[in-house]
Amino acid sequence: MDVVWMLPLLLLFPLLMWTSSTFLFYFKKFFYVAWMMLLALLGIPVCLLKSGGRDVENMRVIRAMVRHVKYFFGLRIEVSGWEHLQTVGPYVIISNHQSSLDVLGMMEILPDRCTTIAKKELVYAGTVGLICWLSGIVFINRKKTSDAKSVMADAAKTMLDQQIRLWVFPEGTRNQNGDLLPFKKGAFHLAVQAQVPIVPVVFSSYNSFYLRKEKQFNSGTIKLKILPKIETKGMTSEDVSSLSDLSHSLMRTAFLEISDSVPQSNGPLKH
Ligand SMILES: CCCCCC/C=C\CCCCCCCCCC(=O)SCCNC(=O)CCNC(=O)[C@H](O)C(C)(C)COP(=O)(O)OP(=O)(O)OC[C@H]1O[C@@H](n2cnc3c(N)ncnc32)[C@H](O)[C@@H]1OP(=O)(O)O
Ligand SMILES: CCCCCCCC/C=C\CCCCCCCC(=O)OC[C@@H](O)COP(=O)(O)O
Repeated sequence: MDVVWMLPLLLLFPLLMWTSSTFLFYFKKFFYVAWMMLLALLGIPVCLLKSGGRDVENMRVIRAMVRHVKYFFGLRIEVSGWEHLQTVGPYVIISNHQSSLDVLGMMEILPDRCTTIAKKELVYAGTVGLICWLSGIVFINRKKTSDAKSVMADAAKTMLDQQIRLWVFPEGTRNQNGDLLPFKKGAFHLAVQAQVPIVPVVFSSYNSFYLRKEKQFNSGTIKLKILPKIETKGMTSEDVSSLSDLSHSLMRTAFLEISDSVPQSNGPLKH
């Protein structure tokens, strides 16, 4: 073929490759949301038949229905530290939060009678919002700290009255900067108010397979490390800051240990 014709083809090829991986990124994200919406639609009547309304037991339905989703995306989830979840009674799980994909890891290890704290906007997310409400998810308004605090104080009582475990994302928002954000205090006040242990859980960095800015979503491995529980018996609100600092430092060490050293999106945060 004439070299003049080869040139545009050679230029077109990387463009096609780029668009195809970008296309795949959007397609996979769209499929993820659509599939979760559909699963939730199917799960809602199951929840209603099982428990007749809002009940933490409905989390079992979500857990069972979400487990296969990782296979669509070629994701392996490797869990270590199972023994640290074998604690009787209520506790607070804290974990880092990178993306809505965290739900896949959560559902691999979610203990019985465990629900979560989420931003109130999630309740409006169609069928997903409804199934979250049915599963006892506690919604907080992050813009109104005083409201969020009183909802969490109520949650501390409910945890004890109904023997419920709560999963909180202490970074308070999604974060994929290759490090942990500083922690908000809610999870630690909650654990101290209820006098229950904290079980830290760390998700390895998704930057090796999922890059939001670069529009990359490949297959890969998520390592989930469950750390030993931290007791809060006898602690008061005075101890919350040091409890938060200790948890942050333990989780950050584990995060760096289990995450592949790959080029980071924005570079690690300095603390
Ligand atoms: C069938 C198939 C279905 C398919 C679909 C399935 C779908 C889903 C399945 C379920 C899974 C759902 C997963 C959902 C994930 C959603 C995750 C999120 O939404 S993350 C965002 C929401 N979560 C959080 O924000 C929690 C963490 N935030 C906090 O803890 C914050 O502290 C706060 C929101 C309570 C307050 O915010 P802010 O004011 O910015 O925070 P601080 O700086 O920490 O606090 C200011 C001062 O207030 C004190 N404080 C904080 N909390 C309390 C408290 N509870 N009691 C008393 N005092 C409190 C704090 O100490 C600070 O004071 P200081 O003097 O500076 O110490
Ligand atoms: C306004 C609607 C809220 C968005 C939800 C979109 C629809 C989601 C549908 C299917 C996805 C599967 C389950 C996802 C559940 C997890 C939701 C989530 O991860 O919310 C983000 C929140 O933790 C932090 O939000 P910001 O990073 O502060 O923003």
